[in-house]
Amino acid sequence: MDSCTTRSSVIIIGAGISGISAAKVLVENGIEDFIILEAMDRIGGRIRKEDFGGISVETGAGWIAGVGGKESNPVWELANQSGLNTCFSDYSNARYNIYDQNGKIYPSGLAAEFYNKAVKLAIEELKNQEAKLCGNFTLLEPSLAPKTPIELAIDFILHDFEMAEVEPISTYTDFGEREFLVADKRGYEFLLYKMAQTFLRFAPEDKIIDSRLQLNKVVKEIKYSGNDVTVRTEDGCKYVADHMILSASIGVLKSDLITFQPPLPKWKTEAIMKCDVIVYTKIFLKFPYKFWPCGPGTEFFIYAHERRGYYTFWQHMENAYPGSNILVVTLTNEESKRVEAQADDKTLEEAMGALRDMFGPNVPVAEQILVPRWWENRFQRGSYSNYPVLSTRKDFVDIKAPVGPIFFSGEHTNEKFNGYVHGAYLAGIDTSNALLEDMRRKKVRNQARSLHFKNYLQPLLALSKSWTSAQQTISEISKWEVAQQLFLLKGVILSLLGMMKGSRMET
Ligand SMILES: Cc1cc2nc3c(=O)[nH]c(=O)nc-3n(C[C@H](O)[C@H](O)[C@H](O)COP(=O)(O)OP(=O)(O)OC[C@H]3O[C@@H](n4cnc5c(N)ncnc54)[C@H](O)[C@@H]3O)c2cc1C
Repeated sequence: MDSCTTRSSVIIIGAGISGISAAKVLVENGIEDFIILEAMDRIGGRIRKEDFGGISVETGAGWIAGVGGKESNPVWELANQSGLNTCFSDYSNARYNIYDQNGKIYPSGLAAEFYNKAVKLAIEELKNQEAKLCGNFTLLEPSLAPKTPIELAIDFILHDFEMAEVEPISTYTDFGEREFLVADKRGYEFLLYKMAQTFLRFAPEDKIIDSRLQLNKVVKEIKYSGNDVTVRTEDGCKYVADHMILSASIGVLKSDLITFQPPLPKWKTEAIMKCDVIVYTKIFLKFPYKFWPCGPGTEFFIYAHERRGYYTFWQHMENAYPGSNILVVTLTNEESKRVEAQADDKTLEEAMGALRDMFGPNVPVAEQILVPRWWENRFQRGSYSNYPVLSTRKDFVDIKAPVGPIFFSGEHTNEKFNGYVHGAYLAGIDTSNALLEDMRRKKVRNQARSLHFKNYLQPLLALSKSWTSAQQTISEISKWEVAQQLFLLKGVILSLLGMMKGSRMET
């Protein structure tokens, strides 16, 4: 038995940046009758700040990527309008700050040589994949595969950071090559709150009190037909609407958190399954004092280990938060999953081992550790989408295409900027515009239908002698006895036949 049923024009699932930007566009176009269902107890999704070691750290998105180009990144614009504090990040030195396990920095010439080799390898790999696709198998020269710690470290940076996407990368070609780290106590999520303030009701202490935003609502079932959609949440509530915007992550769509009735068509599930999910984990460590180099060109540094991706990529927070004594180490994919599954004490021990290799045995133990778990989080199941290198246009079109009244949104539906905050923001806008267009088309169709009705029925009723009395007849038709209705219908049919006869005689 349902404890509650709510009816609205549109249901939006997810209050991440794509869900919020989608809602804003609906309101701007006069659709106020929507409901946002969010599984968590907060808005923001993968934009999430946490208080840690006296500052605000971003456990999800941290950077505004793509700034300083000819076109303006819309998220950079939002950040400027909101007065969000940011800090320029310069990755260019990272490859020259590569430490071996004895704490020595590899000479820059050697690092550059290995870097060029790794780029060559990446290009070879791409060619191999293309050849495979054409049924032509050419295997990579075994001598080129990365083996030594420095090769593995550079391979990791290239593939899991710089070259996670295929060149040219739209974010950088369209918006510019610069990246800014959000360094603001209010968090990256402040942008979402600013956006939400334009259309949701807020209490004076900045708490959202609008009943159209429902938190802690985990959608478990979506039933849809050509006309409407019914949603059930884990707490037994039911929501019915004409349309839906589904902004849950690609990881959630791949999981069994939400069941669809009828099941999604094959072309849709195939497109979802083709899109990969990256797990990207930033582990934060708070120390009693700094023991790492600070100053220009030192923000990012690399640990070369014989295991690929083992505590490889480090950043100090001194540029963003001077005096915070915080380090961040980034893990990805299998290493992320491994660390998520173990106790934080074990992770601390491993991270300290890497730091002691780089900076000596006397470095102090971190006082605090924060290990976000994006893979284990059943409302995320990973950090962001990653389309295989040789994805086709059809894959993107299918991921995004609506199924009946369900319109898909979220970063993974943005062909150019998937994986980024601006991709998600623009996806929300695009999805709402597509939905509004669909609504307009339906309205035009319905108007045409009623026009059709008027054009035929009115002359017919006029022919049955009295239009005024006929109008009354129509308005009161429900009160009539069945025999009387049949009588009217008979009159209308006879008139219609008469009219058809007349028009045939005219021609
Ligand atoms: C660790 C990490 C680092 C990143 N770094 C960057 C970066 O530096 N720069 C950058 O541009 N991008 C970065 N990203 C990517 C960026 O965060 C995302 O692309 C963007 O925030 C996604 O927004 P979205 O609205 O598409 O999805 P989400 O933010 O995931 O919103 C979807 C919402 O749906 C909710 N939901 C899911 N299932 C259900 C359900 N069954 N019922 C109800 N609600 C549900 C979720 O709780 C969530 O709030 C990073 C992401 C991560 C995780």
